[in-house]
Amino acid sequence: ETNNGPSNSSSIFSAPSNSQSSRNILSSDDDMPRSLEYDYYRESCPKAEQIIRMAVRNQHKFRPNIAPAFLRLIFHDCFIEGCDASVLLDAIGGGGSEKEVPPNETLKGFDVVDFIKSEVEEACPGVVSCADILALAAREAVSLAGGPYYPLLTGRRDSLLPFPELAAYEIPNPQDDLSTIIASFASRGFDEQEAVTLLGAHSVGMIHCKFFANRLYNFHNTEQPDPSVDAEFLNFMRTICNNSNPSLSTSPPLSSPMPSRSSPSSQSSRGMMKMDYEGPGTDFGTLYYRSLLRNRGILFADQQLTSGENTKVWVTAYATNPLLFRKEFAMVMMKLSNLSVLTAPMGQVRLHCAKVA
Ligand code: HEM
Ligand SMILES: [Ca+2]
Repeated sequence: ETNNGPSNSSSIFSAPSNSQSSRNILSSDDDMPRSLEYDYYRESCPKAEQIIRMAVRNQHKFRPNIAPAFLRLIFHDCFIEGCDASVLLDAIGGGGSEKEVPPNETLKGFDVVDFIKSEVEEACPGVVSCADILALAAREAVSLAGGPYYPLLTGRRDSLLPFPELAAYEIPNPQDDLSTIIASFASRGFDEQEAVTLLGAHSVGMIHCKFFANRLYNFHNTEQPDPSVDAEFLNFMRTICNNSNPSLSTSPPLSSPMPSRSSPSSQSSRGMMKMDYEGPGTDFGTLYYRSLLRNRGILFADQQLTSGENTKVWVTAYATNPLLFRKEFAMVMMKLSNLSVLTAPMGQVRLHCAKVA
């Protein structure tokens, strides 16, 4: 089934796929890594994309939080040695896994990936890579979360090992400042606009208070909150995270709960805050950028996007132009999904996503 995506367009299909830019189509060398292809499994597993799509949609009915979980998973996979499903691997031998390093401790959705993989294995054993499953599932997740649908090439292969040290140091940190964020994205080929666009993923999902608790009371040992936080919003975040901050001697004031549309208690569960704390917007992404313009970003890193001239231009553009954001988000997700992919004869197709074959 190929009629689900936007129509063909050469610009859409020319998304870069770093590892094979030097491929020579006249070469007879079979060791030359292949390119990703449109509908790579059309002969080997024609139902693969449909199985993945239906599995994600079915799971989403009773676990809507798998949409943000998959969106975050593909980011954490592709940022570390490319989109090779390295993030899914259990520890091998004495080495660790990416899953267990601090930036990845709260990743979710591994069980659902395993479930999807088992359904695909039933249809076509040993054919469809975990890296493709992750990319296709994330695309479905974006669409289920109200975001755009984008075409994807397939034919990714899975890594032979996890990269826990890289994951520990190279996944962006919520306390990073703008120049650190820009440098991290630039080293993977994303410019400032694309970094701003990708952060729009923070329109959906949940954030544990521990990732922004330092902004609430004692920012950088000043014994003051982060001065860049809107005062009313500061109260709101404190209220939500109060229960999870036992070190407090006095409770923060509960006056002016905000936003008025919902009570703080409905916004938190076990020390977490909803990223769409103002309720789901009608336009995917717009509320995230609007809240940044009002100094209501949840993470320090989020709010940093308004501190640079270039990045602020894009925050403002996306806050006011939902269609522009949809288009740019689709493009940047395609680029993210193609980052340093492994293709045959490199890598392998795992039989279980957590174990090398
Ligand atoms: C500077 C870059 C980034 C930083 C510092 C960052 C940090 C974080 C943190 C701390 C959380 C909360 C995790 C938790 O509480 O369990 C989070 C959640 C999330 N992040 Fe990011 N992130 C960044 C970029 C991205 C990008 C580029 C994407 C995807 C394209 C993304 C997608 C998500 C999603 C969807 C969630 C919600 C996950 C869920 O609810 O399960 N993030 N991020
Ligand atoms: Ca990876």
